[in-house]
Amino acid sequence: MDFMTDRHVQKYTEDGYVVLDGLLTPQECDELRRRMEEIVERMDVPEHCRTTFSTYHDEQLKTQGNADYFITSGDKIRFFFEKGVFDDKGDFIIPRQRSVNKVGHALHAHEPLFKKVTHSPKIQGIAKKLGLVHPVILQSMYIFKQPGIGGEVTPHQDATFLYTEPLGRVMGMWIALEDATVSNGCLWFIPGSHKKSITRRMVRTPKGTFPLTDFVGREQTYDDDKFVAAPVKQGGVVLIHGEVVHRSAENTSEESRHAYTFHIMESQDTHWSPDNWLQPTEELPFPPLYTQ
Ligand SMILES: O=C(O)CCC(=O)C(=O)O
Ligand SMILES: [Fe+2]
Repeated sequence: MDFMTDRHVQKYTEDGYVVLDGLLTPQECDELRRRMEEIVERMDVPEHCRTTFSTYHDEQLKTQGNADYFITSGDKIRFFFEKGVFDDKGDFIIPRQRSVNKVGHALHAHEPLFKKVTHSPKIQGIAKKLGLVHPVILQSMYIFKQPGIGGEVTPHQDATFLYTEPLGRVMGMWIALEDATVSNGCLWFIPGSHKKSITRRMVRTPKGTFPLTDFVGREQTYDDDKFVAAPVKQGGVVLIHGEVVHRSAENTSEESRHAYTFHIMESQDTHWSPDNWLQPTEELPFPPLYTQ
């Protein structure tokens, strides 16, 4: 039987998301977690995190450093931190393993274990089941949602950041490497919200100007009680339609909530916006999903 059933497809089509259990075994999840632990152990803390800011000018340099670091991260493995984890000398005030908010955006290209999961037969099977002809991988992230300090992700649609014409070509695959529950910050969705369009886009600003990105339009406000929790067991995957509204709460519990998530796009007859922050590069054109 297919890993993704007709019932799952129906649910995805109706709600804009669906949870599939058992994509990975607990051992496979632990292997990915261990690898990430090594990566974080060996990371060089980026320069802009280590600079202290004492003047307005310093602060501006830091903000600029931050923005540069983000916008050039599409084909690299880079580190993004929770707030308040460095002292004013740029040293960690909490253990480094607890400091990282996420790592992105090209684990799928540079890290063999993550690459293998991304191109695994079950993932390819999901894309085939959904009828995707030439899916490509846009980006990947490891999200930590650290115990006690893991910040919230405010309501958004992924197409705000990954815009295509037409819409409806982007999908996230969010893999729980640990149980994701209502108490440690699982995802929440507004079922059916993918049927409306988007109201906000993140775009690159003209070359040589700052900030490097800006928003066009505004995120709507959503009723809290429209959101439905999507808890997932370790090893399960949540398929996220590019236009479905979702969020996650801060993690005030003692349990971390690690996830590996990546986005794919049906590239056939799709125009990838040159205004998106994320652009394919010479080093890393968007790799096809149906390889390896
Ligand atoms: O992991 C989270 O809390 C948010 C992830 C997300 O928004 C996504 O993968 O599109
Ligand atoms: Fe998202």
